[in-house]
Amino acid sequence: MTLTEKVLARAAGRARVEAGENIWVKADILMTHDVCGPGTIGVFKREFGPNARVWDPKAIVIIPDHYIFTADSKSNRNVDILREFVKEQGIEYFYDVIDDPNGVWRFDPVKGMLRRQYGLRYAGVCHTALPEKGHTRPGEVLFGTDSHTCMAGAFNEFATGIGNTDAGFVMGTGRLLLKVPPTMHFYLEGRLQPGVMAKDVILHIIGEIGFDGATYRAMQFDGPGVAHLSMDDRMTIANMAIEAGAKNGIFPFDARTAEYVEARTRLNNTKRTYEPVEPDKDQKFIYELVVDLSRLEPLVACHPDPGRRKKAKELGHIRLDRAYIGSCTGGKASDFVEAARILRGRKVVIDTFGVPATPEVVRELQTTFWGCESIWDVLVNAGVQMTENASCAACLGGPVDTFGRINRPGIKCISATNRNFPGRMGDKESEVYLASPATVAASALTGRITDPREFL
Ligand SMILES: CC(C)[C@H](C(=O)O)[C@@H](O)C(=O)O
Repeated sequence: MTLTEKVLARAAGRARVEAGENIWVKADILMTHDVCGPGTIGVFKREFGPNARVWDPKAIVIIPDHYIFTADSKSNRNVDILREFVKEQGIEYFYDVIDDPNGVWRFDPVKGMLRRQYGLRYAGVCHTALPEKGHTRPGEVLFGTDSHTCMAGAFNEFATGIGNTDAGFVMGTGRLLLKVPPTMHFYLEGRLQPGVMAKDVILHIIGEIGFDGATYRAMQFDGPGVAHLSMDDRMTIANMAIEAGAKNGIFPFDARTAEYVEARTRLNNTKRTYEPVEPDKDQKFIYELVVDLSRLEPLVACHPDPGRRKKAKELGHIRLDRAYIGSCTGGKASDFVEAARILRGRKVVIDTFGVPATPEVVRELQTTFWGCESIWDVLVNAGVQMTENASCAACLGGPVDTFGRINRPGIKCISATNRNFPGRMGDKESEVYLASPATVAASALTGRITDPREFL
């Protein structure tokens, strides 16, 4: 069996499963957020009754992150619905968004230093917050009402996005009927060269197979190249499995996975036990591709779909109006570090926005110093408009007052986010070019699509 089949067989209580079979699977975690949570709750109440209880209040994780930090009353009402439901059901993991994102300074016993607390529980973008808060564990099944839930496949688990109807059902029963997806195999070898990032790996792969090339398939990323990829890198790659239509993306378990998961579950006092899945010697794949990481170059997915891959160095003629670094895919600390390396001591020439994925990323950027400047200051001094309000922000447009949203037609934006269908970041007549944070940073310095190696 492939990694995906192994997790699913275990979750179905079976010795083996095969691609194409329909099986009942037990969920370990159900995640929902402000956009789909109210709908999911509605389905749950309609189908199970107004007084129904969720199947396990400790296994449901609720993270407002999309349409927040806005004056839009409907969006704010959505968060209120989540608050009421959490109280009613005694949901343990609710990372509420607070009114004052600047918080106060408190002593952090773990780090032994003063740190800024951004509110008690607010966690930022759900896909980045889930691992940070210790909710992603090898060998488990994670369902989420968001297509980028597949990001957690970086942690050797089966993670997939489901709709509100399915999620309402999982909420009541902890189970879901699933068709086992066939697995596509991506064998990674070699090592990324300077200026090339995990984003380029996944843009390369989607460019090879097309934005629907993995529809209802599992994408398994393994091979010796994985050892050189950080957990952040693996998250970026797994996150965009859905941009090729995949059901899920999955990585093998190794010492890096263990280190990350153990540290986060300990720190957050979440469940500490887990059982990873190992690949079998003989696995049945529906497709195979070898990717030599050392030969990849900085890439861009041109408007209007994530499969329109081109080399950054060949797109110097495309003039840009805006640059954006953020989201689950491109707003992790390592993403901003790579951008800062390029931007340090230089100035952007177009509107450039930076939205950290989580408050933890904000803290890391503000407390990590290069000489006497924090990484946060490097970015601000280069002219990047940074916000401390970690969230999805303009990645998917959002209400008109959303930070960084494209509110005018004709704007061309290069973005470290994950999706670029028409209207994705706001105005329907705008264009989004997807690239790594390094390529976004280099392009912000020149005002046209630029290969970051020009600045290394
Ligand atoms: C709002 C949500 C349903 C959506 C998704 O599922 O992906 C969003 O997160 C996105 O990135 O487009």
